[in-house]
Amino acid sequence: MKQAIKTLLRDSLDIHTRILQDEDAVSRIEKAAGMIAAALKSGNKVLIFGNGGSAADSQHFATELVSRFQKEREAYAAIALTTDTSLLSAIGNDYDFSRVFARQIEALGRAGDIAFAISTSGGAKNVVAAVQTAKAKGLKTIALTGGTGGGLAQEAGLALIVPSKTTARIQEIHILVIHIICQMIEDRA
Ligand SMILES: O=C(CO)[C@@H](O)[C@H](O)[C@H](O)[C@H](O)COP(=O)(O)O
Ligand SMILES: [Zn+2]
Repeated sequence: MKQAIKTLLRDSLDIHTRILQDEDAVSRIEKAAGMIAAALKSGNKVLIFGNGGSAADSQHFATELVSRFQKEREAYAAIALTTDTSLLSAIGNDYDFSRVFARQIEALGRAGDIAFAISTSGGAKNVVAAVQTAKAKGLKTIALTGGTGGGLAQEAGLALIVPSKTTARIQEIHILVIHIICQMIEDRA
């Protein structure tokens, strides 16, 4: 049991170390934070979406922008597209589950906003479709993904691909990256 726990801790540590040593990955995190900070400063908003654990990450990230992360500052405009069960069920039922985020981007997205997509596989159809809709509407698109990056990494304007095939390990880096972005944004505030 202890060995299994240590193996999991070591696996997570290894991926953290790989990101730490990857200058391109660090630059991508820096660029994502800069894009979001600039959009918020110009009066634009961040629309955040993903499935399962990534839906939870979307809500977590939106909360830290609207409420606060660690510092007193003005409220930032961010919406998680994962929270309204009436909307999600109606779009899923009347259109298709693959449209649950894209339809909300159609309704809420404006040129200059940021679409922030989270999918550990990069293959979630509803996440990829929302990024395609966002691009068509003139939003800037940022993706957190993993594995091969899938269709999401190909579609997004800026993608960070976590070097792992394990959903849980990828998610652990995603929430760390979200916290780093929050810190970078608040440091500029
Ligand atoms: O949190 C977990 C597993 O750690 C799950 O809920 C996981 O997020 C779900 O299976 C998602 O549907 C996976 O989707 P994706 O990350 O591949 O887009
Ligand atoms: Zn999970």
